Amino acid sequence: MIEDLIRRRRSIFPDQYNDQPIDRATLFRVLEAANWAPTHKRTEPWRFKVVTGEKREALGAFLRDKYLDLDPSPKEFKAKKLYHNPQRAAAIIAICMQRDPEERLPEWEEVAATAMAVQNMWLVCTELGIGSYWSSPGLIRHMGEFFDLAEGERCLGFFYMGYYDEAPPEGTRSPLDEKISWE
Ligand SMILES: Cc1cc2nc3c(=O)[nH]c(=O)nc-3n(C[C@H](O)[C@H](O)[C@H](O)COP(=O)(O)O)c2cc1C
Repeated sequence: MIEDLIRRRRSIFPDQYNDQPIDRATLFRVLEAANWAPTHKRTEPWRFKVVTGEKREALGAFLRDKYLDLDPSPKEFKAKKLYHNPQRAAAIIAICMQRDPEERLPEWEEVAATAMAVQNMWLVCTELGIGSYWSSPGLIRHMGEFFDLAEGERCLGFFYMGYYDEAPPEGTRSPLDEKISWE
């Protein structure tokens, strides 16, 4: 049931990934699910930059160097983590949003559509036994210096992906009753 899959979806982080690569057909399958997200005015604003292989090292070096440049008191462990995390992942997908050039709808709707695309990917990853999570460090506002972003294209984070060995812990949520008012 789809409800079981939704509840089983977890954030699984790079230090939990093993070395197994993810083949291109599987990455395409995950992205295909993203492409079926709902989209107001059919702008299909989601854009993806798939980072694999040696480019992962370049991404890590960029994030580390930006952090060291910008943070007035950088911490060594954080710089190391920024560098190593992309290399622990089999693939990192930069989650980008292409703003409608005519601004026919509010920007939040295009961010929302992109987030729905990410949820589709996350659920397919869960089904395929691929660990994944959405990372949104403040550094994403500088990604135009690393990727070739089109006019109006913005990076909303990274979708880290990797196979893993250890079962993730069960998720928790606060009671739903507190979030509903029956009108
Ligand atoms: C838009 C968005 C951004 C997120 N950014 C981060 C992040 O920068 N770092 C992080 O550790 N987790 C991030 N997460 C993952 C959440 O921490 C995670 O979903 C939450 O702890 C619930 O855990 P679960 O995904 O296993 O249910 C993000 C999730 C979303 C939806």
